[in-house]
This record gives sequence, C-alpha cells and structure tokens, in this order.
Amino acid sequence: MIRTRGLTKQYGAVRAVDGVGLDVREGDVYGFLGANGSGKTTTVRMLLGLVLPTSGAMEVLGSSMPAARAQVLPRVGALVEGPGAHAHLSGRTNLDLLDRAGRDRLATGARAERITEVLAEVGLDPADRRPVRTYSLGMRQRLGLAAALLRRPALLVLDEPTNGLDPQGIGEIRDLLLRLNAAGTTVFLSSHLLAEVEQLCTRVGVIDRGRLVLQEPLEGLLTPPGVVAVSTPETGRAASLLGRRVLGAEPGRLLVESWDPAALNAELVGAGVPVTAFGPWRRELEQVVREATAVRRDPVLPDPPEDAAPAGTREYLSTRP
Ligand SMILES: Nc1ncnc2c1ncn2[C@@H]1O[C@H](COP(=O)(O)OP(=O)(O)OP(=O)(O)O)[C@@H](O)[C@H]1O
Repeated sequence: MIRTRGLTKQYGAVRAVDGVGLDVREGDVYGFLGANGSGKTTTVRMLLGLVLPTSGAMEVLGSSMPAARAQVLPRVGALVEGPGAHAHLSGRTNLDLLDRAGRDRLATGARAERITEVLAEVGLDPADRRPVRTYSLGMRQRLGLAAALLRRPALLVLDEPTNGLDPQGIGEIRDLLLRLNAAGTTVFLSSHLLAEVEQLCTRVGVIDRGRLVLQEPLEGLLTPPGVVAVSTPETGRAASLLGRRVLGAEPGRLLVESWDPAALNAELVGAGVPVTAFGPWRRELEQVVREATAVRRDPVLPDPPEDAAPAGTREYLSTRP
C-alpha cells in the first residue's frame, strides 16, 4: 500500500527525513512512531504529494508518487496536522463543499447520505448546524477524519489522528479505526503516543531524527520468540544450571533463551529449582522504542547474573525480530 526507498527531505542544514524505507502492507494498521520533530509529518506530507522529496522513491497504492498523485490521492483518505475547514460554515457544509470540489463527486442525494454516515461514524451530530469556528479541537479532528472517510478509501493516512481528543474520544477513534480496518481499510497513522500504537497497530515503524530505526510486526516486538521468563526464588542456582542460555536477570526472574519451553521447565524442575511462574517474555513497547532509539547504548535489559551469559548475548535480545 505504501513503499518508499531512501526517502529523504533536506531543509537547508536539517535532514528532516533521512533514507526512510517504509513498507506498509494491505490490511496493516501501521503505527509510525517518533518523538516531536523526528520527521513524521514531513514523511506523511511527502507521501501525500504535499512536499517534494529531496531524493528517494515512493509508491502509494502501487503507483509512483508524486507523479501519479491525480490517480492515487482520490483513493487515499488523509488527515494531516491541523485539518483545514471553513470556520464560518458547518461541518456538514464543509464536507459537502469538499466532495463537490473533488474528482468523481457523488450525486447530490448520495452525497447527503454519505455525509450523514461519516459524521455519525466519527461521533459528530449530522444535524449540527453550528459553524466550525465553535468546534473544539477534538471536534475539528473528528471532522478532518470524516473528510478522510468520505470516499471510502482503501488507505487512510493519518497524522496524529487523536490529537486534541480526550481519553474517551481517543477510545472512540481507536474503535472506529479498528472497525474500518476489519472491513478492509489499511491504516497508516503517525503518533508520538506509545499507548495508542500499542493498542491499535499491527505493525510499527519507529523514526528517530529522520531515520527509520525499526520496522516490525508489533506482536513479535512485544513478545520476542524464543525468550521465556522464568520466576524463581533461586535465580542464582537456575542461572548456573542454564549458563549461556540466560539472557537477562532481575530479582526473582530470569530471561532465558528457549525454543522448547516444556523441556526447559522439565529441566529446571528436574534439577530441583522451584519455578513459581513461567511463560513467554513480554515487554512494553516503550522498552522496545528506547532500545531502538538508543545510540550505541546498552540495550535496556536487566543485567544478567555474574555467573550467567557474557554481556554480549544481551545484544541478541535487542536485535532479534
Ligand atoms: N518547512 C520546513 N522548513 C525547515 N525545517 C523544517 C520544515 N518542516 C520541518 N522541518 C524540520 O524538520 C524536522 C522534522 O519535522 P517534522 O515536523 O517532520 O517532525 P514531526 O515528527 O512531525 O514532529 P511533530 O510531532 O512535532 O510534528 C524538524 O527538525 C523540523 O524543525
């Protein structure tokens, strides 16, 4: 749905986006994560043909951008920072004008019906005639999303879609995006909110100072395959038994490399090590992102016990898929 190669944008001395290779597949809810100023908005603007790349290549819906923008953009629903709307007109009238101005505009009756539908979908009252200038930031954001949905796009590209929404609003938009995705829409959203991405996305790309430092399916990042968390009051004894298989340790718990958890459990119990909890190691997205954005810092892992694996094996956890 989106593929970029070496996508770069230079603003004077600032390389806002630096050699980014995005790969967004059909059916993804792709979370494009990055701190403020990391290059998210510039990337999104390039994808939508609003900013020209300095170098690199982009394909959206299988066509080269920005060359094919006239064919591609009508099939992409976009919400970019600060949705623009005519402040003196109602949300409904804004959507009506937007559709009339576009290619392949809807017939009048169908348009009114579709506008009612999308307003209700994003949680705005279709009968509300107040001008947009009276809208809260959250309502404007919802209106921007309604505009993005108007043409039932195959791909949604959303820059910080929950900006300005309260927790309830964030939850509603999350549910809406999940519903749309279940019905076949691919979603690409930028965000600086780890929790939002963790709850919504199937794939994650992390951009740090213009560079894409990570791009993986979310589940594999949170639960790296082949790593088991073993809780035991006797970590020292378990660590000497397991040797180099111990990847990390914290009080009362070891992280152990194992592709056969049943055998590992049997080995521990057989050796008389009391195991109080045992299961796949799950970590927070925050930890994953901290590791991915750390510059030649040690990966954020608990220290292994003295008698366990050498320090180098910790690297393994931070780099494995
Ligand atoms: N038009 C511009 N001219 C000069 N520098 C720019 C321009 N647009 C962005 N930048 C710079 O490029 C870098 C990336 O900005 P960008 O807005 O893409 O980041 P972002 O991740 O979207 O951040 P935010 O979440 O704050 O919007 C920043 O250093 C920014 O100052």
